[in-house]
Amino acid sequence: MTTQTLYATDTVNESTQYTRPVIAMRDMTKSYLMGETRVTALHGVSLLVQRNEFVTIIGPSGSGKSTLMNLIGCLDRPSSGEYILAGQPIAHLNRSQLAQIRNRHIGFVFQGFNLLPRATALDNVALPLIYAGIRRSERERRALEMLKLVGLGARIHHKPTELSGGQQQRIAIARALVTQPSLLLADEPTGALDSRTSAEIMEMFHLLHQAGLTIVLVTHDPGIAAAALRQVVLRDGRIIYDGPKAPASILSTASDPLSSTREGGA
Ligand SMILES: Nc1ncnc2c1ncn2[C@@H]1O[C@H](COP(=O)(O)OP(=O)(O)OP(=O)(O)O)[C@@H](O)[C@H]1O
Repeated sequence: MTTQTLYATDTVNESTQYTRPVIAMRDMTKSYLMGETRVTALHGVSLLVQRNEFVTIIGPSGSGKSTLMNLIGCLDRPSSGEYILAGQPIAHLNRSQLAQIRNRHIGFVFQGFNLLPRATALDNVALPLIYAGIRRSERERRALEMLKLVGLGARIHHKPTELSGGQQQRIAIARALVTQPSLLLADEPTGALDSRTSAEIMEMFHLLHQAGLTIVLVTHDPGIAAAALRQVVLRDGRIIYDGPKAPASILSTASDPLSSTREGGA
């Protein structure tokens, strides 16, 4: 397996390919209208993520993590500001254009795995390639390659219910990577897993990062956030820290005050 099969390579010349950020956001705001009241979830967020960075986004409940994740993932549009994803301006695209960009550039991993329960591991991983119009034998070849990459080459005919939570999340990671995205976007990927399995999944993210992938991981867990080289800390819809190894004092205020109770002091 070469690293090139993990992520998209641009068709532009090589020097542009290696200097162009994967995420370039400037002054992004997002507000929602609740009856007569306007709720602002993000107040002018700017974020630059270069190719092959591993970034975690952390913040307490209500700080704007999901809102930011939805914007990064082209699942929603900002109220104002600029967003360029892998060289493509996003802010003014319509819904179907956003869906195309999403399918082309982003691999999603969610807390709840979001696998098709009646489909095998192989079919789950191959699914995004159907939408990409790739023929069956090629879909299966690529899906198998990705399942081997995540250590599930011996489980390809198993259905999600026949696999552990950690194995299901590895299938979801394989599915996210099968289209060779520019960005792996993970939303609380260890939220449904026990601590040992969480550590295994985080180890997998590290290996993928070492293989050249660009990863943005959203979490409320300071332990998970601390595992990445760069942490972006959100509070009240603003970035209050962005840099390597956020100090423990910032990470602890960034986490949900209830999470230590919920997770037995983690
Ligand atoms: N669709 C919506 N309509 C109105 N307000 C919203 C909507 N989505 C989010 N908000 C508000 O925006 C703010 C940020 O919410 P968001 O869900 O992004 O936070 P979060 O950090 O992901 O929280 P959690 O960790 O609890 O999921 C909150 O005040 C929330 O109430």
